[in-house]
Amino acid sequence: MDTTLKKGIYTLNQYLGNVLANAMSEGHQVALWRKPKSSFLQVLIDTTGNLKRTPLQIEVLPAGFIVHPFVDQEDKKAFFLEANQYLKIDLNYPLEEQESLPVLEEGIETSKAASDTIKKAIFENINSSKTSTETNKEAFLTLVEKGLAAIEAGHLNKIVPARTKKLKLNQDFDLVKSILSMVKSYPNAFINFFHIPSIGSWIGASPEVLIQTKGDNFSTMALAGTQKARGDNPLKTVAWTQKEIEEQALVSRYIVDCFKKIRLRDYDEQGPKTVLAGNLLHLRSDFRVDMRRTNFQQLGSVMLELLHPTSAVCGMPRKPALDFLLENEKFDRCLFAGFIGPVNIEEETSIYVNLRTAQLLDGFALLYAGAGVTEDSIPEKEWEETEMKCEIIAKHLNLENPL
Ligand SMILES: C=C(O[C@H]1C=CC=C(C(=O)O)[C@@H]1O)C(=O)O
Repeated sequence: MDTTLKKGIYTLNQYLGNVLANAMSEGHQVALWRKPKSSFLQVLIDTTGNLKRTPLQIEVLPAGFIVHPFVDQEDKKAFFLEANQYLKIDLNYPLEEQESLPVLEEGIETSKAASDTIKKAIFENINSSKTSTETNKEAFLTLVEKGLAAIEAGHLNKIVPARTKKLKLNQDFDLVKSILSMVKSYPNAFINFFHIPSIGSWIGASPEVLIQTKGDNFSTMALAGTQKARGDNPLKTVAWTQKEIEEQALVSRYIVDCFKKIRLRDYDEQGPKTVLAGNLLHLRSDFRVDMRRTNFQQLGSVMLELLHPTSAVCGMPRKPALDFLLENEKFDRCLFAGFIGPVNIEEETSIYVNLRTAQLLDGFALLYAGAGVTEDSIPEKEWEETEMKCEIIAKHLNLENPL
């Protein structure tokens, strides 16, 4: 046996692999994340064996991780993983210097063995030929055309059609390697992986906060407009078209309308400014509210209910846009464009829109991506945009046929 293992010194890949393999082989629910600009990798394990569903009153929930599909359930509840076990790794320091980390003494496996155990737990009970299909280009272009026709007819201002892309994983696919590679490549994203045995396993790098609360501070954002980052200083040299500016303004207006609905006038709006997400650029406005000053202590829950699904993933006006998607999109979005994130962990809640994400199936990854369509959209360009969005995750997945 390797002597470093005896001393409890492992590589990050091996440590994390063993933590996940132990939990997942026991049938536990797991969530792992790294917040934007943070050096901490956080992991929670729900050991109760119960699939819990919770109303969206996030302020009263125990520490945990929330997972909500794109489509509201009849009872409006979300899945909830309780933080029965929780650990936090500072990626800036070697593991052996982090005293609060549990030491894995017994039966530590090599990274390869842990990876195989993780894959077994993910692939078990999934039959991807039944659960998933890929959207072909023709079908997506037709959907965009239909959306444009609905906009032209005055039924909608904006619609966000989505598609799937199915890719075969290489036999050597290693979940932890993929996560760590995304952590390194996307410092501004919410890197996440979660595994709920009866629901599925998802991996992603979301650029979009839905709601965040920390102390008395509430924040949300309007993110839209996409183009490839080009050149040495893409943030400085970028130019946005009228189509993209309007597309993002609609998302901002939607947030302001939500504030108006609850008569909240005292908020701070910054932007829009250009931000980098992977190798894509977006336009983003940030909104902040002091919940104490405005006497809105439950603003997190209230806005969660009002915002989802935002016009960044659904369209405007919300109801007809949602109806359009439910009728015309020929696949189930499932958890894509729903929301996910840690709740009441270290007195913070950070819930993100589940974008730039893939569902892990038996030997396959099913990627999901959408694109905001307004009256000036060109269908072919929207397809290319979804390809770029899929690439963000795909290039970290160790595919049988690399992109
Ligand atoms: C729907 C997605 O992105 C949204 C967020 C930012 C920019 C978007 C856009 O430019 O279309 C989308 O509204 C996706 O990544 O699948």
